[in-house]
Amino acid sequence: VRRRRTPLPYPPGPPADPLIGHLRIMPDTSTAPEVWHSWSRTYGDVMSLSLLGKRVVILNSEEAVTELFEKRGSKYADRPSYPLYERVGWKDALILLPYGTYYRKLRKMLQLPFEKDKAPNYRHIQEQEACVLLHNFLRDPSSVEGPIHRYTAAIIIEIAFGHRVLSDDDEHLKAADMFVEVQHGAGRPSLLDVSPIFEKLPSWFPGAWHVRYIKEKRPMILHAIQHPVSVIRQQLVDGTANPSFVSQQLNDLIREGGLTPENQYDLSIVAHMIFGGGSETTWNTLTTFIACMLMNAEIQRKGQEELDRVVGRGRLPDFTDRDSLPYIECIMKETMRWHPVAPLAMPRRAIEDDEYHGMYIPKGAMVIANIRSLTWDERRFHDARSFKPERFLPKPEGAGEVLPPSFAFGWSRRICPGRYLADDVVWIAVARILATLDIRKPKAADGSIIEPRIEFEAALTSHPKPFPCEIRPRSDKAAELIKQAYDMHMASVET
Ligand code: HEM
Repeated sequence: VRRRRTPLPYPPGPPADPLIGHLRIMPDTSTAPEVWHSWSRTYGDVMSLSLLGKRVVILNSEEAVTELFEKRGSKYADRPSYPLYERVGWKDALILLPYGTYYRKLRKMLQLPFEKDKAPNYRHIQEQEACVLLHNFLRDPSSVEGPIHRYTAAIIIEIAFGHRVLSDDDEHLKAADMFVEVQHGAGRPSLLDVSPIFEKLPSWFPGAWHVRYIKEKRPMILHAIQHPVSVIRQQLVDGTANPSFVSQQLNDLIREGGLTPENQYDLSIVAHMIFGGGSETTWNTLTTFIACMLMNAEIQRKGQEELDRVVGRGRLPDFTDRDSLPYIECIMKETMRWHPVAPLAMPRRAIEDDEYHGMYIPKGAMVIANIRSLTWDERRFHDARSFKPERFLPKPEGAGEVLPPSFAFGWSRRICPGRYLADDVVWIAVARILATLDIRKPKAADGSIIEPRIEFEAALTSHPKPFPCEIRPRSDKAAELIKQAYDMHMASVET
């Protein structure tokens, strides 16, 4: 046990049991943001829990998060370890990597192609896939998850690997499904959280499900990491590689004489991170958007009116319209505030002992920004639990409220490197869906309206559980527009 060098108390928290600490009252990942928010009324903005001897500090105010993650960013740039994620093959995944030289190398590789000025390079892919998205809604009006998953995954697959997704059976799409499944499956608590020694248990041992899980998933994850880059390397030799993040990086390495097995692995894991990190987050955001429109018909109508007024009904909106569509911007921001896709961002680890307002944060503590508390802060957002896009319109029309980008995308050195791309992926889908489609509550056989219940479940990210919904073209003309745009897209694929 490490000696405390300071007499300061830990941040307060609920009463704990001997040895196991707060284990018995620890909420699950889906409910933790709300539960901790309610505890903060008793224990304050900065609380702490003890889990089997490990300290977890929870930050429930913007002031505390900004002070620690932004102003003292270097002390909190590390991540806690996630033993099961690491064992299934993600030990070098950027989002989980400890802060250090190797982390900085991979972060640079991933960050450069997604900086703000590079965002326009990917917009043609988003516009093209948005046409497929609308068309897929037309084909199956009751399906929400499928078309959105395909949209977000297809964009990231083309950006990362230069591969255009043309069917729901696509190999890369299946790998994206597997990524999500393992992200959720390996996110469950396991005996490995207590000690790595439990990996040695025989698989039949009670509670040793993780042993079977690693055996089954690890080869699949390692294949998903390595295979796409090996294929593109061969395509470069054959002269058949399409432009992509991977082909560009491979070309650079070949030109500089640096294509070693280590560098190829680094590139593979970075590309895998783009592929995994980039699709589920935007997918969840857009599914949440559909849920918000379903439950707020009046807001949906106002968004459609703005689009009709600014863009008209004769064409699809594109990125050049964005500055003229302030209400669409507000709907998108409010979706991200009302239910952030990462309600606990990604936890950090304290690199050294620290002190905050007379409280002791020990080196090695897991430190979590509870974004839920930040977005429910009535000092920043009036009537914070309601979905009100107007809050972001300037006064006197709206409330002139501001959503800091960090509430969605994090802070400082570990801020989301895909934020500009994500912003575009979500915006063009929101604008085109509202321009052409109506999102409605479905009717039962007897003609009564089915009232959906919107509930969320979470692992690293949070998404709505499936809900009943009907998505239909706003008019025959809108349906025609969608078909034309889709046909044009398919013609470009064939040529
Ligand atoms: C709406 C979509 C998205 C949201 C809400 C989101 C949110 C976040 C958040 C909250 C973090 C943790 C930041 C922190 O610790 O302070 C993060 C990290 C990360 N995101 Fe995103 N993200 C989105 C889209 C994307 C996309 C499109 C990519 C792919 C290019 C991406 C790649 C990553 C990576 C690689 C990290 C780890 C960064 C690190 O640890 O250094 N994200 N994201």
